[in-house]
Amino acid sequence: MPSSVFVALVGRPNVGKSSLTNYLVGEKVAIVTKKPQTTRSRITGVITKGPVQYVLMDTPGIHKAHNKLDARMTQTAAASLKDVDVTMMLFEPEGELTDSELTMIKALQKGGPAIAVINKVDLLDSFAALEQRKRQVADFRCFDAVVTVSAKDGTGCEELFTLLKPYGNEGPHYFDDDAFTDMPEKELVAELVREKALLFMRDEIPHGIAVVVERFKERPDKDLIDIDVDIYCERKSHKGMIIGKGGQMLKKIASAARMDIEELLGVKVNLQCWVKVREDWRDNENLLNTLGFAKP
Ligand SMILES: Nc1nc2c(ncn2[C@@H]2O[C@H](COP(=O)(O)OP(=O)(O)OP(=O)(O)O)[C@@H](O)[C@H]2O)c(=O)[nH]1
Repeated sequence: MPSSVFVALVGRPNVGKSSLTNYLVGEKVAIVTKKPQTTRSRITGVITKGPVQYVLMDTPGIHKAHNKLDARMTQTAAASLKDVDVTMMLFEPEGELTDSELTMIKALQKGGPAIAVINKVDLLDSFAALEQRKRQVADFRCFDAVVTVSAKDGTGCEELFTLLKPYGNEGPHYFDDDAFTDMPEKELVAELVREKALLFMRDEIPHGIAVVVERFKERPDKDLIDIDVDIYCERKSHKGMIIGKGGQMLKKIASAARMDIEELLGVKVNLQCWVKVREDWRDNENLLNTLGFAKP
């Protein structure tokens, strides 16, 4: 009998939600960078193992809202908890818990069920520190299990499926068995371009950018897709920096993105990137809608 398990991944920014989603899915459905708050909208990863389909919802990290975009990201994270069979809350292997983590734990103590996943164990060399974190998390008494993983090297990740399986509900699968995400190809492409901009640009610009695919067209006569992408930034000076001296920066972003897109789509790609200025797009409701940040 087929069954499905809907799983929300929550946790503080940078804890590794996107990395774990990608590891479990086996494909790059969520972009990963060292900068917190990389994930903006809800991303669904789908894994089908025999009769069981796992649907993972990677959510933006919980944090304080500074502008309307941040507020929508936080709403998206909170809304995810209600629609799922089980929540996986990710933790850093050591360090203080933040206020927003404690708030999320309070929500789980009322709601649930949930599993605690302590990530990045590859970084720890102190067994005692990990044991202490495990005890601390278990003491909240809202987690059915406390497990340790590394989304980087895969330690403990396969076992998560065994843990999640019992939370499933019988019924037909919601996605094709060979699907790995519900994200349209165009959005995946836009996210890959945004990831490269985040990787290569100085800190102050990247969070002010958004990427939209304007054209996505297969050539009828050969195996090639033409993709035109607009990169929106908030200031004219940022536009200059994204383009770079003699177009060097934009070339670097486009060429790294193109390689990932070709790997994702399995076909050669002709990628053209254009940089446009839209002041204050992060606080403009209409623009947020146009750019795909739908209200949850
Ligand atoms: N060493 C190590 N690094 C990890 C692991 N998991 C994630 N990282 C790194 O931690 C950083 C953040 O990872 P993400 O997966 O983007 O984190 P996130 O929770 O999705 O972040 P937001 O999108 O900001 O909410 C990246 O530099 C990852 O490479 C892990 O298991 N071990």
